[in-house]
Amino acid sequence: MTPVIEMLPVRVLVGSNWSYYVAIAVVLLLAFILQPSKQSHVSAPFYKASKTKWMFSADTLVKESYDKFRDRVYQIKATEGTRTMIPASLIGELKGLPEDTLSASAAVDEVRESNRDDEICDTDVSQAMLSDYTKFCLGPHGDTLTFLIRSKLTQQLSRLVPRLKSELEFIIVQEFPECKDWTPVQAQPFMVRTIARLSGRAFVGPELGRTEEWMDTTINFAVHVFVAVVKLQFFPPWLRPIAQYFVSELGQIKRDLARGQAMLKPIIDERLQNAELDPGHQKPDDFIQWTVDALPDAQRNDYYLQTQLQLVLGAASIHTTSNLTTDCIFDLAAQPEIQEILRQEAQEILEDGGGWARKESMAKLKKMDSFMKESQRLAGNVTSFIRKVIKPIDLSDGTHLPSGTNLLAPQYGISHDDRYFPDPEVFDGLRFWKMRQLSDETANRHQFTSIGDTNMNFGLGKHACPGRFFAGNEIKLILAYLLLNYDIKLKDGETERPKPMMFMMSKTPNPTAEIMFRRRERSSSS
Ligand code: HEM
Repeated sequence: MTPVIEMLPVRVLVGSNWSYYVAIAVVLLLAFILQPSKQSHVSAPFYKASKTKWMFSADTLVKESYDKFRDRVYQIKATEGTRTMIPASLIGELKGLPEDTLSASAAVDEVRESNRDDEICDTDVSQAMLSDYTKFCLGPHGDTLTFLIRSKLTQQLSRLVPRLKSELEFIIVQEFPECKDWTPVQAQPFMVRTIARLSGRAFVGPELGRTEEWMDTTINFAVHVFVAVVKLQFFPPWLRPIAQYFVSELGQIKRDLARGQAMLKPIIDERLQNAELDPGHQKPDDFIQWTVDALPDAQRNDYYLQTQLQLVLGAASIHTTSNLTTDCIFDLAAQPEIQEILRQEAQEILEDGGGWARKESMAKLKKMDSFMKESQRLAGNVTSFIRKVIKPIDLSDGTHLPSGTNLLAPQYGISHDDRYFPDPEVFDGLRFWKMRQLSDETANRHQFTSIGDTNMNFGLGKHACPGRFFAGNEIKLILAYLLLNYDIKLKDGETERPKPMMFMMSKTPNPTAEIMFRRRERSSSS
């Protein structure tokens, strides 16, 4: 799972919620000051920096420290405790280790220490989310979720494309300005709603997915969980049973689950009834149905469990994907020359070749694929590979990692390392496309969805993001559609893309930044 703080939706931090932002900052600072400094047992040097730097400019901190140590293991005193940074050259030794040696959860211990009378919330996702309190818990069904994303969702991407396109057209007609002339649009809020809608189409179908209540619940469940975790994280585990009563988001989470269940129950009942009346009927093709079919008989009418699955799915997918889509829009606006190249590619593959309905079309958008990966390289995660050592590990450079060590990969430093990415500060939208031309091996290695020791924006190993193929398709579809139908540029007088906002390890596109759109005369498809 992406670290809680990295997925903290930016609307919590900015805009009309300034007071909230300040309140959180005060809580964090207090907790921070009160927190006893923990002794690390890793024999690696520390990079000395103030904790406020970690809080407000973690990207610079990670880059500066990475530039100093590069291929060496080093440590940082972060707000959440000491973090041991593993360079790309040593990640390979860790990525295949089993869960009982290296856990994908960053908060295993805290959860185990808390009062629990059951063990079913022992999955990676739930542990990192303090699920005893937040109910962000799938128990053994965390694997069901990953399995359904990998098998059903990913394997049926081509079938989904026409449906997602019609959903996109629907939201554009409803919510995007006409743009007869250049019109400013706040890209980030629009993308959150667009991705929620597109995901809703695949996850619950158009009837429920289009309702404001479902969109509101799926978008805000993530916000409530993440803010609750951030607040709870700064109390020691023994104080959380009391602290929970001061975290209002925990009540909102309960209400989200109740609302979600009320919306899903009649649909699940109808599906079960139809299956009983006519076992051979044509089943709907969405995540609700895939889940009902995948669950054992006894759990098919477990409405609460299925609501949890849907809300966790939304939490993992909506803000991550909409952030990257917004970053791509910002980069397109700042680079008019690449717009024409990508537009031409989209025109040839999707319009001239009738490709919107073709199975392989999205994979053929190779220049677009490269552009998205370049956007993610520069605007993506500050850190990655959040893991906790369960059994001691010895690395080949002699570093001993005792149990309890919290690891991170300094992704922001790696992304700017000229050994891996020549001229790393330059945005080259065709960088990965050019690398893919070199050989069959590089053609595979540098796709948007490829992961590796120098590209961990989707994580690495067993827990790497299973939703990246779906996300890639959604983003390509949106960018291609917008390029075919609109010209895009920065506002007059602006020369650079809007800067991201940093808060701890969270790097998010500025939600108030406006980008100019003007409808193009052409296009028969739109
Ligand atoms: C651009 C969009 C996305 C980004 C950047 C992203 C990033 C990540 C990252 C960094 C992880 C942690 C991997 C690790 O620790 O090794 C992760 C895990 C996960 N992601 Fe995504 N994600 C995105 C979209 C999605 C979507 C669309 C879905 C669902 C359809 C999804 C579902 C999940 C799930 C279920 C996990 C947990 C996997 C596990 O623990 O085994 N993600 N994601």
